[in-house]
Amino acid sequence: MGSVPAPTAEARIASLAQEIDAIYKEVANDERSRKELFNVIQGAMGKVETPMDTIWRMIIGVLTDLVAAGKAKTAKQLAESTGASETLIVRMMRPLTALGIFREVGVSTYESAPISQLLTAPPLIGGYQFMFDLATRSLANMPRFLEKTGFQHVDGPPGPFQDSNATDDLMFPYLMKHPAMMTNFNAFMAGSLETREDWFRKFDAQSIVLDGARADDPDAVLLIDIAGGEGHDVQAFGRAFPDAPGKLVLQDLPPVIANIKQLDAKVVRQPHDMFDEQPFKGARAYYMRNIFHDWPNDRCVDIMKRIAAAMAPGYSKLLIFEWVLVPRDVPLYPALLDVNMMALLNGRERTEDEWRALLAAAGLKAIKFHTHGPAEEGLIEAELA
Ligand SMILES: C[S@@+](CC[C@H](N)C(=O)[O-])C[C@H]1O[C@@H](n2cnc3c(N)ncnc32)[C@H](O)[C@@H]1O
Repeated sequence: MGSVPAPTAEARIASLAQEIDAIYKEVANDERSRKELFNVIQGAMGKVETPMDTIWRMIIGVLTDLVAAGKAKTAKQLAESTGASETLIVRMMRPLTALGIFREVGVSTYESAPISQLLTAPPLIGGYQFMFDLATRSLANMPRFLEKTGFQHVDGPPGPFQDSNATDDLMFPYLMKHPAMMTNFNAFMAGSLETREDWFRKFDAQSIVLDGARADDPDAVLLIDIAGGEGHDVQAFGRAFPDAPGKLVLQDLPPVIANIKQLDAKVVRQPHDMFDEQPFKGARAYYMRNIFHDWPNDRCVDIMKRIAAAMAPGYSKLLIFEWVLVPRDVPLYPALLDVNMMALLNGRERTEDEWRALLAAAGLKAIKFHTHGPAEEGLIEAELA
């Protein structure tokens, strides 16, 4: 007789979820036990959350000074080195130590934990400065804004962002006028790379882009990363396929391209506004990550039409790496991201049907929706209709 195989992690997770459900039903009316259950679950979350999850949940200031010190410091010493009030530091450190972000090693004496070191890395600081300066303000203002509109759907400016910042500008033009915020935003985008998987590792780049790409013309363009920020994506693609034929191009707005500190020489940098005519005609792939969710439908169609006009029939592809929301039971992260897009950009995450409608309005059609389930971004492969 063979031994019974141990249940898989997936099966154990499913039975744990059932067990939590069952215990909750038992203790729902017993406040003390319910709180105990809550504390156990919250403690377990602290163990299984990735640092990035923690950042999203805990957008809060951290004391870089404490991390840089590399040793324990009292609130008094921190007050002396930072100029902040000692009482304020003590009060702000309480939630941070309760959450395990810093350790309290004596009364009002703190030292950093591994997570606090990670949280003070420059890309992450850029991230939560951006979140505080712009995202939080727009989100917090959203109920007031929606009340003013009689709770109408936000599908273009003015939206919560314009209302809370007293501006007519959409977020990206606004960032271009505020260089420090733009730098924070770009650091945030680059930092989010640490937890994201490259599209060409998740999906079969060989068959999607490389097979059939022109190798006869040294000027042929293999892939253009449109609105690719400071180029981290297209650079990673170039490094993964060093022998692929054709040029790699990065396009973004002039201040973003001018701000690039490091980028492989093989990536051609081109300042370009994606609402203008696309200068590179007949590229194999026009790739865009996390762009369309920044814009309302009519602007997305404008962007797509510019690309469609440059595409070669039967050869060029538009590749969109974004969320493809499932029709029901959307996981929490993309569901919240969608609301965030509404608050900040009058944008939205989209379902497959919504993507198809946008593409059709620009004279394009989807060849395939590549996905790995509802909790991960998908790749939409499209061509001229
Ligand atoms: C959400 S970020 C995504 C960046 C990059 N694709 C990524 O996934 O990391 C949006 C990008 O769109 C760029 N952008 C905004 N408006 C643009 C425009 N009109 N033309 C070109 N790029 C633009 C921004 O500068 C920014 O780099």
